[in-house]
Order: sequence, then C-alpha cells, then structure tokens
Amino acid sequence: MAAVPPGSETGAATLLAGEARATRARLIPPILLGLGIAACGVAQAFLIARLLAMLLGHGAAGWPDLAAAAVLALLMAALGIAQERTQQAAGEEAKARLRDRLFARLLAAGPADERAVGEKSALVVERVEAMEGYFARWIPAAMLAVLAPLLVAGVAAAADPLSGLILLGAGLLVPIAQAVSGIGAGLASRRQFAALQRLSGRFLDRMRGLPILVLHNQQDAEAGRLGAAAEELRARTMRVLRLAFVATGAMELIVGIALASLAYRHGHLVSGTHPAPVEALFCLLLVPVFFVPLRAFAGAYHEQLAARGAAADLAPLLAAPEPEGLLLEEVPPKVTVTFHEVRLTYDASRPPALDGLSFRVLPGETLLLTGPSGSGKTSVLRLLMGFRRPDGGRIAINGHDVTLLRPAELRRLSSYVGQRAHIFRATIRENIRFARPDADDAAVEAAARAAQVSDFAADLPQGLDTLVGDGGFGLSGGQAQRVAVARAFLRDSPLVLLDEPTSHLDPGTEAAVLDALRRLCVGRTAIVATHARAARGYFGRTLDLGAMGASADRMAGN
Ligand SMILES: Nc1ncnc2c1ncn2[C@@H]1O[C@H](COP(=O)(O)OP(=O)(O)OP(=O)(O)O)[C@@H](O)[C@H]1O
Repeated sequence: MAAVPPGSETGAATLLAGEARATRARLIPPILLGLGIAACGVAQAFLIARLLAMLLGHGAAGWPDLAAAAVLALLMAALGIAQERTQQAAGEEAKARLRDRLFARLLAAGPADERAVGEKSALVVERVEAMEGYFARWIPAAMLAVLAPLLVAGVAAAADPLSGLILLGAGLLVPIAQAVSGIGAGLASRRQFAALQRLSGRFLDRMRGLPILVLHNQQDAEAGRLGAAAEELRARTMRVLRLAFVATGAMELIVGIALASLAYRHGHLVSGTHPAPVEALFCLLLVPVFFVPLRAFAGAYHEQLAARGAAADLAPLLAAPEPEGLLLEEVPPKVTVTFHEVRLTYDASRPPALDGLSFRVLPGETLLLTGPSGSGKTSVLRLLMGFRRPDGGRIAINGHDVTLLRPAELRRLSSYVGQRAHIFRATIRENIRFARPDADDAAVEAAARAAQVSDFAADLPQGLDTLVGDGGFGLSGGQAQRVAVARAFLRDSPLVLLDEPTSHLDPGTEAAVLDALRRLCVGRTAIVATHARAARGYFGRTLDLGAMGASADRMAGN
C-alpha cells in the first residue's frame, strides 16, 4: 500500500470507505428502523389530520383514530430507542476496530514512531472518538435523508401533488445549505484538533518534567504558556460552534419556508371552504415528519466533517505498509551477530549516525561499544531490535541477513536492558512476567533471584506481590534496573542488548547490577553500549565507535 501524506483527503476518504464497508451489517438496522419511524409518522399525521378535520366539522373520526395515533407515538418512541442503540453499536464497533488497528501499528513501530506521547494518545483517544459520529449518525442519517423524505413527499403528492412538490423542493435546499455553511467548517474542525493536540502534547510533556519546572521556578511562566495554548483551543472551538449555529439557522429557515408555502397553498382551511380538508391538514402535518430525517442529516453533517478531519490524521498511520519479512522457525539457542559496512542515516541533512561499521560477536562473547555521546552506540542496538533498517551494508545473525526477517521476529532473539527501566503500575511479579507472560511463578521467582530482586523484595510488605509503579510503592533506580535484568533473565534469549544499564546508579548499586548483568551475559551473545568507566565492570572486547570515525580499518575482532 502506498504511503499516505498527513492530512490527505484521499487517504481520509479511503479509510472512511473501508471502515464503512466493514461496518455495513451494523448500519442496515438503524436505516430500516428510521424508515419504520418515518412510515409511522406518516400514518400518525393522517390520523391526526382526520381528528383535526373532525374538530373543524369535516368527516367522522373518533376514539379509534386517537387510540391508533397514541399507539403509533409509543411505537415511534420504541423504534427511536432501538435505532439509537443500533447506531451506537455501529459507532462503538467501528471505534474499537480502529483503536485495535492503531494500537497494533503504534506497538509494532515502537520507538521508530517518533511522535510525542501526547500526540499518540490524542490520535488513539480523541481522533478515534471523533470518528464515532460518522458511523453512528452520519451514514444512517445520510441514507435516511434520501429515502425517508422521498417516502413522505411521495405520500404527500398522492394527497396533493403540489404539496408533494413543495416538500421535495424544500428538501433539496437542505444539502445545498449544509454544503454552503459547511465550507470552512472542515478546516475549522481540523484546526481545532491540531490546537487540542498541541495542548495535550505540551501538557503531558510538562507534567512529566514538573519537578524540573519547579526546580527552575518556571511553573508560572509555563502555566502562562499552557494558558495561551488553551486559549487558542477555546477560540478554535468557538469558531466550530459558530459554524454549526449558522447551519442550524439555515435549516430552520428552510422548514419555515416549507410551512409558509403549504399554509398559503391550503389557506382555504381557515375560511372552512377547502374542498379536501383532511388531505390539506395531512400535508401540513407531514412537514415535521418530512424534516425529521433532514434535521438528523444536518446534525450529523458537522460530525461527518470532524470525522473526515480525524480520518485524514489517522490514515497515514493506518496506511503505512505492514512490516514485511520472514518468520523465525524457532529461536536459535546461540547467535553470531555480524555487522558489515553498516550505514545508518536518520536525517539526510546530517551526517550518518553509523558509517561503514563492521564487527562480529560470537556466542558467549561480550562486545562493549564505547565512544562519546552521539557516536552511534544506541543506534547499533536499535538496528538489532529491528526499530530501524540500515541504509547500507549488511547485518547478519548466524549468517542470515536480518533485513529479511520481520522486525518483530528479530526482537524475539534479544532481551534488552536500557538506561532507566520502565516499571508498570502492577506487582513486581507482574512487572517481571511482562517479559514472558506464559512463565510460571517458579520461573519468575528464579529470574528475580538471579537479578537480586528477591534481596530487596524480601523487605517489601508483600514481597514480589507488592504493587509498584506510578502511585504504588516506589522503587529506587537501582531496584528498577534489577527488575529489568530479571525480565532479561526470564526471557532467556540468546542475544543480550544493554544500553548503559548502570549509567544512573551510584557505585554501590552499580556493582550489584553489574554483577547480575555479568551473569546474564554468560553463554549468550552480548552487546553493551557503555561509557568507558562502566566498561571496566564487564569482561569483553571493546569497540570504540568514537575512535572509528576516519579509520580505514573498521573491522573489530574478525
Ligand atoms: N531519532 C533520531 N532522529 C535523528 N537523529 C538521531 C535520532 N536518534 C539518534 N540520532 C542521531 O544519531 C547519532 C547517534 O545517536 P545514538 O543515540 O546512537 O548515539 P549514542 O552513542 O548512543 O549517544 P549517547 O551515548 O548520548 O546515548 C547522534 O548524532 C544523534 O543525534
């Protein structure tokens, strides 16, 4: 599938059409129920016309007509509730499907997707929410806005052809008025969302760095900047609302015109000289029935514009090509990693992060990648985790080119410990089991012992079952790193990738974590990105990426 540029109208249309097809079965019931409501409305209008005519001294309607009109009112209410439920079900199904797809894409991309966290959450939460109206209201309303008014105008025409024509003419004005008032509304709702996205992205970012803001006494200045972003959002929301009010006003004007035209046509009712009073009253009473689906159409029109804006933002992410590649038959017990003249460029306007890097690491060996900040240590690990593809050269595992593998398959080969472990809000046991959800308690406990998690867990209120993470029992940096090492032990993968795992630890804690890491690396292929001081803690061959810049001999340890 071709890549879709952000904000693309075609991408949005393709996404909406595809989702509408997938939701089709759920959309038929609300449309049929809407037609049922219109038919009941017509029958009820006829009965009320007979009753009113009787009050004016024409015809012989009676209690049965009144009772039937009341039953129809109840039936319409019941159909309306059923319609609302089926519409909501269609909307919820579409949203759930979209969220699943988005989550899958974002999780598969991992750190390769460089959007801010706030932006990603706005996409998955607000943007998907904005799509609901398209399926729950717009599609049924658009279908019913054609079918139901045709039915009502047809019945009116049977009673009085000119009245049918008046209704039809008024009905045709509705989409025109919506299209005119909708000019700019799509753009306005897209701008509103961009402002919302900026605000939520900034808010999340600043909340994470709140201690730093307070430390530098920047909280007031930042509150002012957040206030400005919130004010921008308010202004843009007001513009969207103004445009919606204009559309509602246009709709009421059309209803007024239709009613006035029919009143003029049937003016003889007032003088009591109308030749067909029941038919005339019937036509007048059909006006609200005629406009019910058109009002729903007008109401959903702006939801449809908002959904198109949302779809334009979601389409590039969803239309990004599926990661392709071979699947591993099984995880090999030993791996040899070979880099040959590997080149990696993040940004074409800047020098490559890696330029002709070559090395080989054998099973049981540890390679220490050292070098100054920015020399490309983390980039090597990213390539091995499949978050980036090299622009040149070859990376092989056991002689097989890794670019032939699906990126997620590559990750099955390795365990990773980074600079700061992320601890989820869960028990320590669950945090460790995260690395291998099918692991039994014995395996989790063995990993906890190997990584010396058990040592500090023993002092906690519920041991390994203590709740930790955001809002839970706090873990120190060193304890969190040991949980990460326990995850790596539990994963038991042949390749171990470590990215400065002790850089934030004090010497005492560093020694404990290093001890666990050294045991983790035994018998596996290990690549450790580290600074020179910490490198002394490992036994392995060192490859200094900083010193390699202009060197002709880029092979290390071959
Ligand atoms: N996502 C990215 N987009 C653009 N450039 C990037 C990106 N990630 C890294 N770089 C650049 O690539 C180069 C290598 O970065 P990398 O993170 O691999 O270095 P490092 O040696 O691990 O640094 P550190 O020791 O500071 O972690 C740097 O110049 C960096 O600015």
